[in-house]
Amino acid sequence: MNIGVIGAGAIAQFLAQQLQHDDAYTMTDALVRHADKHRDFAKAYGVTLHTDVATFLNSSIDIVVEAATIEAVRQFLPSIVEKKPVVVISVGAFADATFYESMTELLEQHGQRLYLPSGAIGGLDLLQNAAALQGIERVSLTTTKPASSLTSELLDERRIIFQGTAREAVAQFPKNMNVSIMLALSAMSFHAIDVTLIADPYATQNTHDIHMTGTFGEASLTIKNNPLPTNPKTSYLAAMSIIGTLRRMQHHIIIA
Ligand SMILES: NC(=O)C1=CN([C@@H]2O[C@H](COP(=O)(O)OP(=O)(O)OC[C@H]3O[C@@H](n4cnc5c(N)ncnc54)[C@H](O)[C@@H]3O)[C@@H](O)[C@H]2O)C=CC1
Ligand SMILES: O=C([O-])CC(=O)C(=O)O
Repeated sequence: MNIGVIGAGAIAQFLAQQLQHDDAYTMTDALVRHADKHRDFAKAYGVTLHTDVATFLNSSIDIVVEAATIEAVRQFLPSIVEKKPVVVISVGAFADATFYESMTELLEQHGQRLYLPSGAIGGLDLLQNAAALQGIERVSLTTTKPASSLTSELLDERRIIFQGTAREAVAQFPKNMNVSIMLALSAMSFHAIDVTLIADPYATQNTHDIHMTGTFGEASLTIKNNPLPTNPKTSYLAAMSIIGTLRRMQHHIIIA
């Protein structure tokens, strides 16, 4: 299968590297804003660059992988879902309920599928099962990241820099809080999620502490993520989760 990636940053480069000698997937095309900036990437991985979404979608790609920004999802997803299956990692775009509903309608209309990888967190199987019978009471997410990923201010101690809803979190930190929207989508509730974001000048990992309560009982999960060296805001697991999703799409037995 030929992959067309949107973006040529840390995740896109990770994917290109990992899929270089893959039997099932080849990264053939990339949609970028400034082709001149990405000639080395294109050359290293044999990827054709596009700056126009129509030519990108009319190329030989079988599936699109978004690895850019929430804004890029808003801009390109409507035209993509008319033509191709798509994997989206900037899930914060779905904080907008109107956008979510209009994409659902378009996907149904065109018989396409949209895949949302679990990104930098886990436990979403449990949340989705509990939500199937409206059984979620509360979900709290406490994210701790190196201060330099969150603020230009020089801190000498840990500081809570945000407390609020998932929608507010991703609006203020669009490159750091996509995970909060993934929790809300899995729980099928934006109101059940309480988000705290901590900037820690001594942290070297991106840590997500998740606590869930509901009719099922109670669960806690801590993920201590190693960052992607090329973009420390992004966890290694977020990039890996796209590979995981691509692999599962090909399985005949699916852990559902
Ligand atoms: N779901 C999750 O758990 C996570 C989601 N993310 C999302 O993944 C995105 C990508 O992460 P990284 O690769 O680390 O970021 P990055 O900043 O290294 O790369 C993003 C690339 O997208 C490009 N880009 C921006 N707007 C574009 C547009 N309109 N068209 C084409 N290219 C465009 C930028 O030039 C940049 O090269 C983040 O912005 C974030 O939204 C990141 C981490 C975790
Ligand atoms: O990679 C992470 O740890 C989380 C992240 O940036 C996001 O959710 O946007």
